[in-house]
Amino acid sequence: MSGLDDADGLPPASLPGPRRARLPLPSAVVPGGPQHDGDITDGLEEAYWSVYDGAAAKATVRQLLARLPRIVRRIGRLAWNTDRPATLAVVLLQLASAAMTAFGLMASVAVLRELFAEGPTPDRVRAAVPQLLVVVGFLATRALLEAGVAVAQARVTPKIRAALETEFLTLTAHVRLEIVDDADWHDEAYRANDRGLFYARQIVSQVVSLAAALLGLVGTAGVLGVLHPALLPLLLLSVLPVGAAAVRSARARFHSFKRWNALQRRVRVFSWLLLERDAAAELRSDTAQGALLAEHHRLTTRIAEEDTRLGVSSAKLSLAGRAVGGIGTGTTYTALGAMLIAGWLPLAAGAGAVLAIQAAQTSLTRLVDVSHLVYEHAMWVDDLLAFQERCRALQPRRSGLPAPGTVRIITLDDVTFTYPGKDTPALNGISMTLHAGQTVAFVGVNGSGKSTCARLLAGLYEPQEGGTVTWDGVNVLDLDAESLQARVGCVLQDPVRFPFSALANLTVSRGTLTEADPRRALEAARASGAEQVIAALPGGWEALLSKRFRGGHELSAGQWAKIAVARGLYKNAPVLLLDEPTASMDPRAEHAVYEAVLRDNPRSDQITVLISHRLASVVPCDRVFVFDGGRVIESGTHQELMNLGGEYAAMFTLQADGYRAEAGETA
Ligand SMILES: Nc1ncnc2c1ncn2[C@@H]1O[C@H](COP(=O)(O)OP(=O)(O)OP(=O)(O)O)[C@@H](O)[C@H]1O
Repeated sequence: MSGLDDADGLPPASLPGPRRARLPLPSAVVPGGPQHDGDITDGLEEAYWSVYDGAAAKATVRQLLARLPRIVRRIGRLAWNTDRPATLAVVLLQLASAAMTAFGLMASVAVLRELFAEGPTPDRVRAAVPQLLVVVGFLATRALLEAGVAVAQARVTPKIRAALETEFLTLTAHVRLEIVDDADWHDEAYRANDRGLFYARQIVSQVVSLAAALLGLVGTAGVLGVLHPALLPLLLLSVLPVGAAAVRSARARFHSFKRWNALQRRVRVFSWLLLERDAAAELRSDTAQGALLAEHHRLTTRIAEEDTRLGVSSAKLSLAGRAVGGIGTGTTYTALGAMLIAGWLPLAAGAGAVLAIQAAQTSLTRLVDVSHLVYEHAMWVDDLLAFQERCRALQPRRSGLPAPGTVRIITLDDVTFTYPGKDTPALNGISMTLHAGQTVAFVGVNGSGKSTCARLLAGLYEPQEGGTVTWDGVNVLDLDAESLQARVGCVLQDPVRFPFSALANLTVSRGTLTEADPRRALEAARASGAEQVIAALPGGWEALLSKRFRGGHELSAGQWAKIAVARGLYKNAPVLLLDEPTASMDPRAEHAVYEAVLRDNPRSDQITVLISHRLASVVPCDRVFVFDGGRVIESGTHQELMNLGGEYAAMFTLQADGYRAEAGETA
């Protein structure tokens, strides 16, 4: 398919006119990327993978707190739907573990009470031993419970990721083809795949950590409340400065990470170009390695500087945080001392309160850190889930009516089709009738709509604006879309080079990689010329057609084209579309394919559509449709069109003259 739209009806023999837009001379300094003194992350800011980076740093604490419950519910629901027992285990074990922490603290207070009691020291220590054993018991139980949480979490997390990935691929692999052509959809799909699925894996454990930190905080608050209600405001006094310092430091880290991440991604572009097999030949022939390495070096130097800057700033922040936290702790302990002096609470309870306040500060710092992570990562997961929801609305028709196994007549009536984002239609009022047993050809200049029309015939696109395609009188919109696609064998331009065995490269057209019809496979390989290609491979049918795998083989473009034709023939469908199948084949191979497909095996039950720029190959076709600007401007047999003396005759004569002139020169 051509990306150029030159459907403005130039006479075939004329040269293209001068371009209207004049291109100015470029500058002598090549802007290969962000410049040395500019912000190196600029060019990447709007890229799909960075839209939510740094979101947690930008959100206010109130926004953060408002969204967290919704996130926890959503992730909880995902986990619940994936593995109920494991999810239940995580919740119950986590709650029990938090209770153990609180009981442990209470038991520690009891130990202190014994130690601070009246009497000789050995007696007090002896009296404290049973309580000490209780503390050990609580701590050991908590360790066991936390191990249980980790095990249950290890069960549920991979399942969530696998379920989301399967769902994502099932939905995206089936959305209608014209949606896939939409660049915005493509960006969203990549973003969801790259980021959403990645963070979906991490977020479960982060939500569990969040819950653990929150429960820890609640537990210690409960212990303090039991010791003395006046200790609760004291807890606030102690944890608020620590919380504020933690929020600041978490935000600074997110800002820096966004920058660092952008640099890393940019450097990866260069590593990829230096490593990638597809770029290797051109890189060497352009002798461009040095230039790319220089850019790589420039970026890695910037990353090293950014790393150092990050390290220094996080050290400063942590010092500032500790200073603020220290002031809070100092104030708390002063107030605690005053309470002890005033006799509000016994010494043991005061010591217990110190332990509880320290535990609460640790839980709070963790809570702040994890909630920032969860907030940001949940945005990616939400993005993935929203994308999946959108894909659900973009699935093909799944009507109950399957397409028939054979077709006598296909009719296109006033068919129009415009690609998403385009203003001009690619097809504009096409009407034609195709009969079983016929071979028809679509010809015309680049961008005239031939491939689009073929894709419409294949059920890959749907007609728009009231146009209809009917199979034996049944509107294709009443047929199940995938069953219709299964009835059309397609050899498209730029066929996919499946990295499978030679045999699987054929069977895939019937929707299987594991089951083959051996006789049909051999017939298809013979008719397409792929027989010699496959026979010459060590391993024959089983040879792996990809250099990416050990023992794999690479084929030339023409050899791949033969495999693609074989794949189309193997499908053995009532409609066969060949979209420039022989463009990269040598002349003999091309001749052999046309002989086999058009002359040797005419099938009375098949409609064959051939798209070709080599007009000699369309001569034997029963009917030729000439496209221009999305319309059919002429149609008839080769002879009728030659007699007409129109566009087809001009194109044909131009090609034939070219050959004759060559032949004359060499004679
Ligand atoms: N996926 C797409 N998205 C947007 N526009 C497209 C897409 N494919 C084709 N077009 C546009 O639709 C018009 C018809 O393209 P089409 O590929 O059908 O032409 P064609 O006759 O097969 O061309 P060629 O001979 O170069 O293969 C062109 O203007 C082209 O730019």
